Amino acid sequence: MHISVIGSGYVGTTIAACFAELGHDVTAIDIDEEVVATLNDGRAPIDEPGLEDLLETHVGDRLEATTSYDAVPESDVTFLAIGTPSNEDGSIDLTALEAAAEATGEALADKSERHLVVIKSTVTPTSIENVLEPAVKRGADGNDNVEVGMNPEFLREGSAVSDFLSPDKLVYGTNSEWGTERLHAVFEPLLEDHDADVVETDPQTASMIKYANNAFLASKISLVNDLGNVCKEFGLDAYEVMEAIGLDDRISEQFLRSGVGWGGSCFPKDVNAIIAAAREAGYDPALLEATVEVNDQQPERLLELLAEHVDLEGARIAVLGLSFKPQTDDIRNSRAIPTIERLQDRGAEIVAYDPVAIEPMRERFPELEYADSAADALENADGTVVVTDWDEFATLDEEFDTMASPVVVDGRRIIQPRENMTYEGLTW
Ligand SMILES: NC(=O)C1=CN([C@@H]2O[C@H](COP(=O)(O)OP(=O)(O)OC[C@H]3O[C@@H](n4cnc5c(N)ncnc54)[C@H](O)[C@@H]3O)[C@@H](O)[C@H]2O)C=CC1
Ligand SMILES: O=C(O)[C@H]1O[C@H](OP(=O)(O)OP(=O)(O)OC[C@H]2O[C@@H](n3ccc(=O)[nH]c3=O)[C@H](O)[C@@H]2O)[C@H](O)[C@@H](O)[C@@H]1O
Repeated sequence: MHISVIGSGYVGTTIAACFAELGHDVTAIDIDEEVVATLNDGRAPIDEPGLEDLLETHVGDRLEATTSYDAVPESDVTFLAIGTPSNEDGSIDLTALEAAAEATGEALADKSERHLVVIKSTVTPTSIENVLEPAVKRGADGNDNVEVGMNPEFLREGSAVSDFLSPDKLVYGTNSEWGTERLHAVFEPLLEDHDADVVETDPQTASMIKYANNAFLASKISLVNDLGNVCKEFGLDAYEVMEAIGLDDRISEQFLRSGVGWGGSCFPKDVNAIIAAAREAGYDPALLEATVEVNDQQPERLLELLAEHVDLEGARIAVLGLSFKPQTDDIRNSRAIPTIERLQDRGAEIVAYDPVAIEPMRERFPELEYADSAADALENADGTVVVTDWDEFATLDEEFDTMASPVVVDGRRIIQPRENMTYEGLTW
């Protein structure tokens, strides 16, 4: 098959490279000339394990990138993987996706065969019917051969390629049998080698499945954090408790790590977007609101623990870990951001370190001091907070001896406590 993929960000680049790996011919389309040039060079515009290898293999052969939509009508199916950020009130901002949907429609105005346009972006349940399908149709000047479907994506940053190539499930949201068959044809090569459940449904339900998935996972972590805070009050270890409850198949052992909370480009915006959509529809989702509230309070709890041991005004505090999770340089909604802001409010002098995310954080906080290593950050610090569970922090040991006062508040259960260290776990 020939597949066109509109948008070459985290999702678009990953799926374009993976579709080529599955044997399809792929045209990746992006408005950003630099992104297109990078891709055509066989390089990845984002940092993802395994992605560059796929691009090196397939660019110039089964995969090419361009800024032009000309390949859209020549392809058999088009995936839209454009960002859906938040408006100020938390609701979904469809501006960029709507523009891309309309441009895709325009490219298909004269197509005489049926063509499936698949929304890969995360969108609220009414977005397709009310905004995106009309945009495609408007662009296509009412061409009835163009149909819109939904195929939500569940990959995680840091393991995007392997997640995409070995999914638990595939969700096909279409309005016709033909649309479902089209999606089957796209994913058939994947399903030949990999056993995944396939859910066939309508586009609106497919959209809701994506939000329910993310809201459930974010709520699971917030519940674990809430219970973890209770454990801490009783002097108990939340990790021991969660390990035990994770033995129950109904709960499962995954996503039970308590600490400073969830960040990233998706959980925060998606939970807020579905809350805003529900409110607009007339329902206040109380539990989802609490999910956000618990998450928002964790950085503050981290600093309260630190303040029990260090007078923060004028103290030198090392912040270890800046990315929203390990294996990525992505700092979007990283818990390091509220942690740094609250340390600044309390008058602390901050020295920050991350193995890969210093440059993006320097853009956000140019005034901070950044260290070249965790060891440098710890030297002469009056205390440290750990925000990201990078493996290298687990091996820190004698480095803590160089601190002016060895107070460690661990937000991710990654540090090995040692003698002469004042160690506090956030939920243990
Ligand atoms: N990042 C992730 O791990 C996941 C993201 N998603 C969803 O996928 C969607 C895309 O997210 P990301 O890939 O992270 O976004 P991104 O912001 O990394 O990439 C979007 C790309 O679209 C391009 N673009 C914007 N307007 C365009 C247009 N009119 N024509 C062509 N290209 C255009 C931009 O230049 C950019 O390269 C979002 O809805 C997100 O919620 C879903 C699952 C995982
Ligand atoms: O829609 C999306 O974009 C994606 O959002 C998440 O993926 P991602 O944000 O890349 O990363 P996760 O591994 O889910 O971690 C999210 C946040 O939760 C935190 N987390 C995760 C697990 C846990 O047990 N505890 C915990 O605090 C992580 O530190 C991180 O800040 C989902 O896991 C993906 O399925 C989804 O496709």
